[in-house]
Amino acid sequence: MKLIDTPASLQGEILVPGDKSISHRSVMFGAIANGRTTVTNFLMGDDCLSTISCFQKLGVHIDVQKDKVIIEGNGLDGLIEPKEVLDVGNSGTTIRLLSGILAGREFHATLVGDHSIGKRPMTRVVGPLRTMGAKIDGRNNGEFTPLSIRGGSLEPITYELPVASAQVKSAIIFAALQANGKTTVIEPLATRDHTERMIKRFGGKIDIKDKAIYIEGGQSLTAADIHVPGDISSAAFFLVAASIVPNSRVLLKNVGLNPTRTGIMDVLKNMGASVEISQNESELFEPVGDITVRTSNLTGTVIEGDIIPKLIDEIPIIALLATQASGTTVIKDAHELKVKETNRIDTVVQELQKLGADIVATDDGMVIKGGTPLSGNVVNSHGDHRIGMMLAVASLICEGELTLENAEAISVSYPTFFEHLTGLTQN
Ligand SMILES: O=C(O)C1=C[C@@H](OP(=O)(O)O)[C@@H](O)[C@H](O)C1
Ligand SMILES: C=C(OP(=O)(O)O)C(=O)O
Repeated sequence: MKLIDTPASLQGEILVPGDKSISHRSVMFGAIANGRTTVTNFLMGDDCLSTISCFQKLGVHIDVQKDKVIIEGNGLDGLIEPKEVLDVGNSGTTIRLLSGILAGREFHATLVGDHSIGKRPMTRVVGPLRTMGAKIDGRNNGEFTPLSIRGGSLEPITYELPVASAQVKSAIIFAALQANGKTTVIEPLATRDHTERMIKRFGGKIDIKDKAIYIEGGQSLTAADIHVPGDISSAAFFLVAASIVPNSRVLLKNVGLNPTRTGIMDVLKNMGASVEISQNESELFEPVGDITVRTSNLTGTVIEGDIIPKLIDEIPIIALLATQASGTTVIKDAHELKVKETNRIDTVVQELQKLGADIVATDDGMVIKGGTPLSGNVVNSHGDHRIGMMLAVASLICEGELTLENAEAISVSYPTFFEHLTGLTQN
């Protein structure tokens, strides 16, 4: 598709759509709790709809309305053996967290996904879940889909995560809730803690001391209403767009500001961006606020170490930001980018090079020399929603025409993205 003509500025406000990670978890916890859970501001993106469809096949009654989702949970024992395969579509979060839930259920289920899911590593969850006692098989000894899970009685484990991954942590926590005793999970670096917060919200018990998490097995959870905060990973595209399109001012409302997710705010500030946060007063289980962002002069920075999990999904759009900064930006310690929807080191570098950016891949990240003007070309999302949105934002500052192929991938996490973007453009 041909994208938007270069705007004179971006002006206006956006009510940021619901957080993807929290939307997935609200369905999962709602499904295994007892009682009716109502979720508002649920993200109606393809990934979260895949989670709903999997739980419907597991016998959970879920009513999807225009602006909310109602889940009738009957506890873990309310889940039944599915007659059909469970299709997670493009969603890594769905397959990994669902594996943790199914590990403790005494029935058989087969999990499949799309072409991209078929290339993403599953041993990271299959390994510890097998150690706890689940019977899991799959292609290449369980490394890839299709996965076949026959759950059952689980023993607790003490598990040090070999990679900083909220998906692996959460899969083990879901299994631990069903185990015969106390499980300990130790993280190498702090990752998003939505699962831990939501257990408490559903009346469960979880203890956290530094990087160690302790979960007692045999817990039963009680339904809770959830209002999902806006997704900072979606807001990120507008934080960057308004920073680099001249004369812009954009207000992003209802942005989730969980400190395990706000790495991009630190990077923006380090690079000299103009971002103002007004934290909302709320009783919510997740912090939320509004962010005003204005165009600014940016300088390069180094992004590495323990901030990486706090901005892992924002690296594609941060790479675009860096092309507009003076000086060099270096991104390190981001090997995990290689096992996302695409190899995001390769796809970011390849597509931004097509626009004339000075960017090279390294083994664990990329090096970007800023200040090179970008010019239009035919680019491709490679079926990766975050690459698609990054390239759509690039079209705002490119000279000439940018054509984005496979733009439909964007509906995985942000179905109203183009509506929101064109609503801000001023000519
Ligand atoms: O737990 C989650 O909701 C997610 C965790 C991250 O993945 P990893 O745990 O694989 O790093 C992130 O990239 C993904 O978009 C969502
Ligand atoms: C990596 C992502 O999601 P998932 O792992 O759930 O597919 C993402 O949304 O950028």
